Parts: sequence; structure tokens; C-alpha cells
Amino acid sequence: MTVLSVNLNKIAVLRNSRGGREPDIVRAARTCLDAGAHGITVHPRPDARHTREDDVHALAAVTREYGVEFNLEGNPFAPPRPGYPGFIALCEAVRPAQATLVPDSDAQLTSDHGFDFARDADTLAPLVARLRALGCRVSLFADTGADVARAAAIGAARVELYTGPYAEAFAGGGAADALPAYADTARAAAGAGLGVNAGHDLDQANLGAFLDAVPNVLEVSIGHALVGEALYEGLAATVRRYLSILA
Ligand SMILES: CC(=O)[C@@H](O)[C@H](O)COP(=O)(O)O
Ligand SMILES: NCC(=O)COP(=O)(O)O
Repeated sequence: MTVLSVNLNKIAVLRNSRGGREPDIVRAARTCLDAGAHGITVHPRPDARHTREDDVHALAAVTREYGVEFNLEGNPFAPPRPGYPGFIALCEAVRPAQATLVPDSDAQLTSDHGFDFARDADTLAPLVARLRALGCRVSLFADTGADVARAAAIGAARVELYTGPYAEAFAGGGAADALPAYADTARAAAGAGLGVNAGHDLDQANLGAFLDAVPNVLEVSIGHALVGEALYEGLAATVRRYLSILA
């Protein structure tokens, strides 16, 4: 079964554009969870452009209340700065069920690549161990063709396949060419004992074909498209549409 974790970054983008509390990210989380979403994801960035430290605490509390997964994403190497205590410190404070490590630089518009596990193994391994000691399941953001055996050796429980290139290929009519690399990487990950998550630019149009082609996807985290689509149909109805694609 594939579960849906709704990424609420874009609710915070809208809220921050005017300051204040609206739209309320906790109300959005409750709406998604009441509609059947299996968890909540956020990816607070060091520049606090969307979700902030206080959101992380509030969403940790609401996911605890619902008994669902809180998936916290971030770059463990980004240094702390005022308003952003650092990814590991956030994990120490709220102990998310899943910590997804993503190799973003500060200036990136959004996530656009996975780790180079061979290059990053020595720096990742102690951080993964620290997160595991907190009780977090650790997932590492990965490109197709990544050295997933090494990701397993680093201590991760899962990899999250970066689906941006798939979404782009789908939009251009080239999904059939893009999907085999995802399926191969998912199979290799399973063979290495890793669970497989997927995310980035998934939407109602491209999700079904991805899940049909890629085996054993345990979780998809979806935010940008889902929040955009919710403008037309409402958040709860949109979450239910995604759940019907997963079913
Ligand atoms: C890790 C990942 O794929 C990203 O999709 C991320 O969570 C989205 O971040 P932004 O909302 O900042 O683009
Ligand atoms: N990990 C991917 C995620 O949380 C959401 O990505 P997107 O749907 O906002 O592109």
C-alpha cells in the first residue's frame, strides 16, 4: 500500500505573503488528515520562506494527536541561522516519525537532486545514526541510478526517489522512457533492504502511471500540485482524489 503524506509548505507560502496566521497551517493539516491523508510533510528551509520552526512544533503536535506520521525534510548540512535552528536540532526538538534528508543548497528554488552516496557517505552516516537514536526513520533523497546499496550501508531505512525528472518527462509525453529507471532503482533499493518513498512534482495526472510502473512505493509526499489543485476543488476533496489514485 502506498500512503499519502501531504506537504504543507505552500500553505505557509500563502500565509507568509501577508504575515499573520491565515491560511492556518494547522487547520490545513487537520483538514487533510480528516479527509484521510496518512501523514504530513514539511520542508522548512533556512531562509524561512515558508514553514518555520513554530510550524514544525505545531505540526508535530497535531500529527501526534492524530497518531499519524510527521515527515520532516531538510538538509542536515545547512548551518543554523536566526529563525532556523538547523535540521538536526529540529529533529531533536520534535522527533518526527520520519526524517528525510535532502541535499539542497540554501539558494535553491526547490529540491532538484538526490545525494551522491559515495561522496557523502562519511558525513551522512553519523547524522543518520543520530537521527535513528532519536527514534526517527531515516529516508535519503535519491536520484534514479543512485548507489542504493551504499544508502543502506549508511544506515537509512528508506530512500525517497526524486520524481521531478519523471514529472517533466510525463508533461512532455515521455513518461514511458523515464519510468524504467525509477522501477530499476526501486527494485535495487528493495534488494538492498530499503523501503521506497517518492516525491516532487507528483500530481493527479502523473501519479497513477508512476505507481503502476514503479514497484513497492510505500509513501508519496505531495504538496505543490495538491495545494494548487485544492484552489479549484477544496483541500479535503483534493486529498480524497489523491487517495482514490492510491487505492
Ligand atoms: C524534498 C522535495 O522533493 C521537495 O519537494 C520539497 O519538500 C519541496 O520543497 P519546496 O516546497 O520548498 O519546493
Ligand atoms: N518530498 C516531496 C514533497 O514533499 C513534495 O514535493 P512537491 O509536491 O511540493 O513537489
